[in-house]
Amino acid sequence: MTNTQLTHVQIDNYGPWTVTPEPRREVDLQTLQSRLYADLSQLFGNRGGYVFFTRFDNMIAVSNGLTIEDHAMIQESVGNRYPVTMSLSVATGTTPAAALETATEQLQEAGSAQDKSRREVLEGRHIDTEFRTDEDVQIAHFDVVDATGKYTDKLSEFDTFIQIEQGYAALMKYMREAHEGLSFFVGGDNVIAVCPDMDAADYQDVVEHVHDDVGVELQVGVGRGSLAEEAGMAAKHALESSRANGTDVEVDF
Ligand SMILES: Nc1nc2c(ncn2[C@@H]2O[C@H](COP(=O)(O)OP(=O)(O)OP(=O)(O)O)[C@@H](O)[C@H]2O)c(=O)[nH]1
Repeated sequence: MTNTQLTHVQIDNYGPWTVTPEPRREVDLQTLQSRLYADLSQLFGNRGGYVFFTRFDNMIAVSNGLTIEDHAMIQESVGNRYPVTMSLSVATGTTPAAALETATEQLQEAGSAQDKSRREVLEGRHIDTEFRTDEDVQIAHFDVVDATGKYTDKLSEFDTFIQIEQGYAALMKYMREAHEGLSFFVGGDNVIAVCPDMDAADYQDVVEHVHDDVGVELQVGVGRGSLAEEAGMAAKHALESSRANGTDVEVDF
């Protein structure tokens, strides 16, 4: 059974900060956001976690293996080095969507994202070591079949972007609604999904749904592990098998 531990990361009072005392230069905001994402990717990633940038002012981490103390250290490190602070809320659930719902509720109960007095909230609990298993995290790595031949080498970069984003939009919606999985665009033509227990037939159905919906052809590799890093690496190898075998779906368990 999957037991995904997710962390909702939210920059504190960021909206007001971006316009106080007057609107800040957009290039500086873009630099801050991408540096914070890069730092969090290393801070969570060095402990086996994955971070997804979602909206940049809010991010989502798969944090299995990280304790609340690890989170406190990450929060302190960012607070010491950035002009903004961030709140962290950790939760687990029967599905990734359920875990994130709990994490977000904990944060919302602590105060608004634009509340001057709500700073560096650290809520929730991690999974105790004794309860960890190597089936806790299931990750699916989706990729557009021959994106280079069909789009990158044929269309303008913006028209390629539209095709990839439409595939992503259809995928993220269907995964969320039909399976309570959470899908994140990670660059190029790739989407990484954090999933509940799903089997090869479920993934075949997802790939077919996206094709019928928006005409984008996907292939997917799926892996499991006790940490995001292990599940994600197994998923990448499974995706390589799918490329080699010409199949839509390869599941590594
Ligand atoms: N984030 C991330 N991006 C990747 C990964 N693999 C490839 N990409 C990106 O995706 C782009 C397209 O590469 P591929 O998916 O290998 O190319 P393709 O033309 O779709 O060919 P096939 O996948 O073999 O059908 C690359 O230029 C990278 O930007 C990955 O594992 N992670």
